[in-house]
Amino acid sequence: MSALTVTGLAKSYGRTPVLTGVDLHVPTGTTTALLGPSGCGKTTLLRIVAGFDDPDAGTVELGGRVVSGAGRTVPARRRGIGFVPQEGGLFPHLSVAGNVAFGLPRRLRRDRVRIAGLLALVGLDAALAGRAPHQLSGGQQQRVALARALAPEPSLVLLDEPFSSLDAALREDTRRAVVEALRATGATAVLVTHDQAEALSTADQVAVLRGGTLAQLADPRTLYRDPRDLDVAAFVGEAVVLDGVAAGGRVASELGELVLARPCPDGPVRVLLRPEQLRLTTGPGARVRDVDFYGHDARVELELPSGRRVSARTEGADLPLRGAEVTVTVQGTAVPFPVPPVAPPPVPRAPAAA
Ligand SMILES: Nc1ncnc2c1ncn2[C@@H]1O[C@H](COP(=O)(O)OP(=O)(O)OP(=O)(O)O)[C@@H](O)[C@H]1O
Repeated sequence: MSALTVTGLAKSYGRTPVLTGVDLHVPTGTTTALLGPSGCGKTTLLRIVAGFDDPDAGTVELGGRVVSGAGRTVPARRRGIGFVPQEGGLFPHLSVAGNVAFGLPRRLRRDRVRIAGLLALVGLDAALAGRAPHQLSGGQQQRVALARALAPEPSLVLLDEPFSSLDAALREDTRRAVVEALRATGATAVLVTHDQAEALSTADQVAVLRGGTLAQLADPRTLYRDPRDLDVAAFVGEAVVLDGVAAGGRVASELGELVLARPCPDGPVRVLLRPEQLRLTTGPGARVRDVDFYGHDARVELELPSGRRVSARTEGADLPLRGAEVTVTVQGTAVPFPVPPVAPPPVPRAPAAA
């Protein structure tokens, strides 16, 4: 397995820039999730890394070797990259074993032990080897697609929204099996997704793409707790955003005085909290507007005295009723984002002296 390094990558279709100056390093044996809204350029980036498309500028290096850019293009089939598309992409006329064997060098294609080993790697019983793809569930098909991609021991595995066609229960199981197989083989992997929970739970680091540029690259915890800006914050989870005035590492806000998570100049700020930081007790303060019960926990929508709506995540056992008044206290620290001062209007120029 090899590290992937993308430097200064740019790509336009016609006059529309799709990727601009993207830098990304995926260390050997780790998984990076490419997370971003629809149309932000995730698939384009993946296709350039795979060698299906050429960049307009920048380079792609695999294991320190330039495979795209700087006047070089190594064809896709020589990059040693395994690809798992959105929906399996299995050969319908081949059995499960035939599909997996397709990924193996010719001399190993009849090696049943090897094929059974690859199926076991992705959590599938060897008894499925003789089935046709249409006799498998969607999750099983995705696992076979991964086994096929891992069979030739690729330098890098690319997964393009591999769980998006699966329903919630199957998605979780399949995601876990895929993560385990990637870890067991020490694979270097890039996973495209627009599902923030999937990105945070699957990857060693998450690259947030926004409008074709890299908004932030960080490990999941840093991304969630210390996002670069409020857009990223809202994209990777639900955000409670309050206005306040910072002074000496604290901020006076509508939810009381909060301790800031990082240094910040005194003055107007917007602060970020996560819904699970809000604790609710009976008493005056906020009005409960709605309660969504999920079993393990619940989301309580609150209206603060200013009219601002915020969400709290709270255990499902002791929930307030819609319309009740609750006192909100905050656990932990708030992440500050200084509000840029509003530029004063330009001073009219004095007329030139006659
Ligand atoms: N071959 C193409 N020709 C012209 N425009 C393209 C082409 N491929 C992609 N685009 C445009 O480039 C932009 C980025 O597309 P891309 O598929 O990379 O986004 P994405 O983040 O993967 O989106 P999604 O999550 O919806 O798959 C989109 O505006 C898309 O319409």
